[in-house]
Amino acid sequence: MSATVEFARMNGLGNKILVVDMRGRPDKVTPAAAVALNADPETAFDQIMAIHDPKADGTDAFIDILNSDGSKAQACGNGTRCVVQALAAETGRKAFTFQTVAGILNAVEHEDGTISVDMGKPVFDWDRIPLAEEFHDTSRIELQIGPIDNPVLHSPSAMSMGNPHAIFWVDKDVMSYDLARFGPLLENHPMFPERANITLAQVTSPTSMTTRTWERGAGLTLACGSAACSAAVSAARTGRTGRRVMINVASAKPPGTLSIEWRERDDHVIMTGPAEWEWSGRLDPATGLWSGDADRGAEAQ
Ligand SMILES: N[C@H](CCC[C@H](N)C(=O)O)C(=O)O
Repeated sequence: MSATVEFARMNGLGNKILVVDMRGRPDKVTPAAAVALNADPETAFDQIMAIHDPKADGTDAFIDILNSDGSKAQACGNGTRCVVQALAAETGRKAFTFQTVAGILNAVEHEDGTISVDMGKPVFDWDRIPLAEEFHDTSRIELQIGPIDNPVLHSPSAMSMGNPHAIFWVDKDVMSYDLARFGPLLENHPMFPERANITLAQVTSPTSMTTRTWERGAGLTLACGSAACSAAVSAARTGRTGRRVMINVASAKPPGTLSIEWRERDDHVIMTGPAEWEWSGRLDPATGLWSGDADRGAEAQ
């Protein structure tokens, strides 16, 4: 077994993704390799999407997801679109079924190059999000930050999109909040026993909103797909929007949108958006030592 495997540096609306090809081998990308890759500015990432051989009939691959701090994530919308683009380029196929620890995901690449991922059903039960306290209604939970009589952020909607999310509704520009300061406090708040992804959402019309996310295990990122799904579902659930929403991801580079539909007929959340290949190389999944392909210079920034 070779020590190194192929990887591609990609992004989904600026969410930095390393797609690592682990097919045909039994080992995994280690947390130590993830931390080492993230420490190098050239390979710094938000999530690693490691493609493994399928474990279940009817699936094309098992995907292991790591955050940049080496922890595991159950879902990653932007990364899943990157995996679809990589496998579509390799095989010429357009539709894929993946397995993750959170379940089965179907995804398809469209003619225009955008990719739709069926992210499955949202989960609202307090103990499955999970929250530390029982809430009958998780669409508005008791949690606030800032002065007790004048909180900066309060009463988020909580849910799981495979991974835990809290959505704080704000009236002002999402970029005007000091999310770098509040993010870590909220991610690690005792309310969230498995930590949480923290999103600020400003509803701009019954069909649109702007979001910005502090990601569990990755910090401030340029975009987060599962958070966009969670913001859309939570907005519809609380009557702020309908079930089809365009999400303007405030920090995306270049600026971009994700279209989210919370499908009435089966409760599934469908996320559609772009993915972009940047450059490729090889890495050692045990240590994170890597090298770029010879033609990398032209592509890398
Ligand atoms: N960037 C991802 C989310 C990563 C989730 C991760 N931060 C966690 O739940 O631990 C996305 O596009 O959905």
